[in-house]
Amino acid sequence: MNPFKHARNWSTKALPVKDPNFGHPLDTSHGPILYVEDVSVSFDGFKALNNLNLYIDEGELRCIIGPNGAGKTTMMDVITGKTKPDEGSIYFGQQINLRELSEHQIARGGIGRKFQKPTVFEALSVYENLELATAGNKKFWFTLTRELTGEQRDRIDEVLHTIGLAQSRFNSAGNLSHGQKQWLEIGMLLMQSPRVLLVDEPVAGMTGEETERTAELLTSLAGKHSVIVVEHDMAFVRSIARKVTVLHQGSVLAEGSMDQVQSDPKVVEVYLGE
Ligand SMILES: Nc1ncnc2c1ncn2[C@@H]1O[C@H](COP(=O)(O)OP(=O)(O)OP(=O)(O)O)[C@@H](O)[C@H]1O
Repeated sequence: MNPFKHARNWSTKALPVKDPNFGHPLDTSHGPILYVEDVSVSFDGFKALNNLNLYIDEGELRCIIGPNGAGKTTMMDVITGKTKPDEGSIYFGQQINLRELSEHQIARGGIGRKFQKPTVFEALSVYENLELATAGNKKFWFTLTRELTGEQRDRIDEVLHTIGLAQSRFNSAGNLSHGQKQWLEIGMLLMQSPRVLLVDEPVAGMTGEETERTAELLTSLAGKHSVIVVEHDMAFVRSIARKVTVLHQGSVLAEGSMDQVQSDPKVVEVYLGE
């Protein structure tokens, strides 16, 4: 691999954060929107990430697979600022040094994370959940008592259609199916117009039909957003995958199309051949 293929402008210092979009456009002129370079994280001497290198292009849909303990969750934790790496660099675009930002700043700045378990407000309607998400936080007394602008209402309508819940807008979120709750939560992230979406095991517990619709939803989001999907369900990964990264022992073991990684003897040995 050419080590300079993705080289950023290394002389650039991290810029101060002024607003949710960092006060200036994100520089993705070299292709990647996310640079994870030589990142290591240790827990009590055990390396959960070991010189991890990962480049995500703007608008791409990337699937990350790997056996239990490979470091997938830790990888998401370092990107989103939940865990700070011991070594290495993580850049959002060419100039924004994510190591210097808090989890909250990173979330507000355009990197959304969908955890495995849905955390929608069950007592509120689908619409109200999206309304809350316009505020960028869950302080709902403020959000629910203020007037939405026309632009915000349009955005909610757009997101309702994207996530396939336009017909359910007045339904209580608590009455949604598991799959619908997952879509609603993705919708809540979309209200923030994230540039990167990290999605952890989106189809766990879904019916076959919900899984298919989730595949359609995630593929439709790519292009407008960079989508990183961590998933154990290989049939699902195959149905959406363009480029797949296989993690093993905290590093990238293989990367390529699903066919390429599945036929890679290293991958067969550590994971798919299990
Ligand atoms: N906070 C922590 N303290 C100690 N060890 C940790 C911590 N977080 C993760 N680990 C260890 O680091 C390794 C990588 O864990 P991680 O959760 O990132 O793997 P994963 O690929 O997400 O696994 P899974 O598919 O089971 O969710 C594991 O061996 C795990 O036990």
